[in-house]
Amino acid sequence: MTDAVRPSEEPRSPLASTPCGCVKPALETGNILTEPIGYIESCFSAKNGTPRQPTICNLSRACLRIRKSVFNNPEHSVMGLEQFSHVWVLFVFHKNGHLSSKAKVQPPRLNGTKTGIFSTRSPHRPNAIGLTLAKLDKIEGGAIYLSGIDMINGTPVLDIKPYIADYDSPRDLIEPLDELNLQEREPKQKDFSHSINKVDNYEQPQKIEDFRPQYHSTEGKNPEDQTEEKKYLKDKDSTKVKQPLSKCKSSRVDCILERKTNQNKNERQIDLHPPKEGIDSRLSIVEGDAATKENSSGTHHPSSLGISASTIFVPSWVKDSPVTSLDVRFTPHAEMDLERFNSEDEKDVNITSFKYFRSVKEAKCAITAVLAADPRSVYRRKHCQDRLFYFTLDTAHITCWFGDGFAEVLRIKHTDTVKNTVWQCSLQSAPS
Ligand SMILES: C[S@@+](CC[C@H](N)C(=O)[O-])C[C@H]1O[C@@H](n2cnc3c(N)ncnc32)[C@H](O)[C@@H]1O
Repeated sequence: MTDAVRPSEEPRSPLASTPCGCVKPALETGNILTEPIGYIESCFSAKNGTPRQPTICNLSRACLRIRKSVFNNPEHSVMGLEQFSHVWVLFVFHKNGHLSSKAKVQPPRLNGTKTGIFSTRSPHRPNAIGLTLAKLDKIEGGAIYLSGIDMINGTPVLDIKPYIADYDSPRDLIEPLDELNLQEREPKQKDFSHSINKVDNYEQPQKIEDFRPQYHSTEGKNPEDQTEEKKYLKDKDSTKVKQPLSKCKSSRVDCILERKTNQNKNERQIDLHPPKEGIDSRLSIVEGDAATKENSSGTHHPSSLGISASTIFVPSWVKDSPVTSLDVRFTPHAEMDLERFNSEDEKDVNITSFKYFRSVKEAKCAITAVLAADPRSVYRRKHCQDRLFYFTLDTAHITCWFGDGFAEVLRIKHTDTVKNTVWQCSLQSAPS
């Protein structure tokens, strides 16, 4: 094992002492006390119904105000950030209840199948830290306005970093290989370390054009990431939207390798190792023209097949989840409820405004997006099929139910009226 890959000695405690007896500072041992730079104000008030990833609902909006306790002049800290179209948000899953110690989890997209925590984006992880790539809408003073988020209201934010495709997207680093190389990996490792140097060297002088604002169109995005909002807006009279979350209904866990080139993409598949516990671990490579299937080489990680660092791969459950997307319907009653948010009737004035959505159409679109992705937990899907499901989006409190392949919205109330009803109910039932 070389020095470069040998794991360093683990410090035993935050106050681990050095050979000379000095106490190591917490920063050196990685035990830092964090201080949130701000708290998210978001259109999602609870975990229920909050999208599992930001790409599910482009219209989900939020604001982050940098705290004065962190920087006297918060606006100084965001200077220049407006030149970026997207930002990484690092945050704490503060509503997890407790820190998780489970090594395996059941991601909803796997519908009950277990996998290692670090192969998922589950909120239940040892350090409860979340990472979301959000669209940066605008900056006003020390307030950052975001959209396409999956964080609930009140989420503590630890850091914000600009998204820089050249650094953050491996596909842009190296020219893709002409063809998949299944030979010795050794020469490829050289290529890889070379590419890492390219990415990590922040001290290197940069070309002037690197500092120009980068606006990335969504066209380059994976088609799976194109939200259903767009499709919905195209077909504005429809109350039904079906998004193919899953092209493949099988419960296989494949491994997809995507060759991101400007040419047409086609798929190749390689068996990495024999099926285990009902899971077929095929490796799919999106490249070339013909779909072919090759035999296992007995290795477990695609990179050990000599695949270039420029090749991006993910397990297929991420893309071809066994959980299908749902048709979303609104009952006529729910449609009427929603229209009331548009009402100009004076008596409705206090209960018709959205805080984050700009129109009823946007709200409907966001509700559809959230439900099409099936926001239920695996437990709920399996054991509470006949139960009503409630969630809040902006100022709308939504009641719906799920049937086979669909979700139906039954009622949409303003959160204020729901609170009032609960309050009145508790007053009525209170002992005199
Ligand atoms: C699957 S996580 C993914 C978050 C992030 N994109 C990531 O990959 O780290 C998103 C889910 O976390 C939950 N969530 C969002 N904000 C939270 C918070 N502050 N505390 C606990 N759970 C939260 C919501 O239920 C949401 O659906």
